[in-house]
Amino acid sequence: MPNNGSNGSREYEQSAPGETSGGGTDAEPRTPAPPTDRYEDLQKIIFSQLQGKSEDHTVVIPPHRDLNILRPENPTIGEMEDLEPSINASNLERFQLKIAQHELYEDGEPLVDELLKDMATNSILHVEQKEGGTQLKLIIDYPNGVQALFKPMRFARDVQTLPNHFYFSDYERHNAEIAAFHLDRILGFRRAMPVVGRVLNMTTEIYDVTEGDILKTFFVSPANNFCFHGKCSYYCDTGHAICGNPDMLEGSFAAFLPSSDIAERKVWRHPWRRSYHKRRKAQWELQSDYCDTVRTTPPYDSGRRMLDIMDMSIFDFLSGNMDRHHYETFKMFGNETFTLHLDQGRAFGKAFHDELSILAPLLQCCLVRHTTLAILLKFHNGVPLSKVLRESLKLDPLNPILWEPHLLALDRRVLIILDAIRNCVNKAETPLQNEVNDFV
Ligand SMILES: Nc1ncnc2c1ncn2[C@@H]1O[C@H](COP(=O)(O)OP(=O)(O)OP(=O)(O)O)[C@@H](O)[C@H]1O
Ligand SMILES: [Mn+2]
Repeated sequence: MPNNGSNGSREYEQSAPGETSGGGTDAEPRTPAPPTDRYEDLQKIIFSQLQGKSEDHTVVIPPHRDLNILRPENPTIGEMEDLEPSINASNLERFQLKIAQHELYEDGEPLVDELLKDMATNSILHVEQKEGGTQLKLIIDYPNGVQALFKPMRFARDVQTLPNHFYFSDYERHNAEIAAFHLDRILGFRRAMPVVGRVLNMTTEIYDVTEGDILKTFFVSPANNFCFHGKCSYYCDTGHAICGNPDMLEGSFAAFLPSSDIAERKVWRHPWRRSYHKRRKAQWELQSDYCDTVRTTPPYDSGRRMLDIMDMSIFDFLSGNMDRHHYETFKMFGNETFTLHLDQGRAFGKAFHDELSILAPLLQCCLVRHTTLAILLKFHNGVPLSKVLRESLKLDPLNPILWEPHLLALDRRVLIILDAIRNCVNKAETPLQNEVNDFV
């Protein structure tokens, strides 16, 4: 049964102007009331920046100070490496060579849909378990060198994170990967690789095309379903097997990143990483001026990186992803490049709970891109984010992808973010109240 958040629900849509809603408490989703508060104060900042005013705003960074908008240069991996797609190049190869310094793909890039179609329909030639991950993942080989990263379905859409599970012991959800790709695209970030859903025949599309130790982990369950558990450090045993119905299995297929021969990635420790320990706290939870430490340390002291961390915090808060321990960038682009949104498997776990600590970077630094604020305002005052995402997810073969309460949670969370930004703006205008309003 879903946890319906009986301990202290809040009506975020009725929060008073200037008051940050929530505090990590649970909230019941309900059909959002028409927005009575249109955040005209924040809209004013957006409009004045578009007219070239409010240029030195300390909270909302205007487009002409944002390298993601300015993009004095935006070379692609193909250009950097002097590589052209071969004549018979797959859509994936073309896509990979077009990955640019400031985004994975351009707005409206037709290769994305082509790639989703390929991964959802092309024949599967070979399957093997991905080494090194904590939870089971498979590498899928298609014809023409195309590869995808597969995460299996374990539970129905309405099963939420187990109440006694920490974020680090939560199961990964295939539908969270699919939904997060669509959400990232809708928010205009384009920092998540394309992901699509597909139903596999476990016999012909996994068992028959794999080899090695994984084969020894297949079995038929008491309910007569075909199951396997693979080998990994978390949930790879008979008690946590992945089972088909009876041998059909849903999963998410993420387009493969370019190999490290072509585009090496740098792995960064996330400054607001959680402790990954059941009793210990992280530095950012203890130190009130933690953001000052981060924002004066390279690469967070200049360029786009800090703004990307803010975007990631907003993206993760909307989707409820508490598992952002590291993030990656493409080495060839140096520090002035976007942060990849990889590994969203633990998002969309708690539909009735808004985890405010995920917003800690934004709450502690009081910084946001003009373009990100503008898009949040657009959803709040126009077509709600839940509706846009619901429509987008209809394109996936496994639709419905998200349980309805997860969609409704998005509109509630947009409001919480807007309230947080408003608080920041008010604080910046009346600095004496800083101490009183500090959240963490
Ligand atoms: N689309 C992709 N193509 C190729 N490699 C990928 C892709 N997505 C993720 N990876 C790589 O696989 C690694 C593991 O993926 P992911 O983080 O989803 O698994 P995980 O088991 O949750 O790992 P961890 O426990 O370290 O978080 C990532 O750190 C990344 O380097
Ligand atoms: Mn992970």
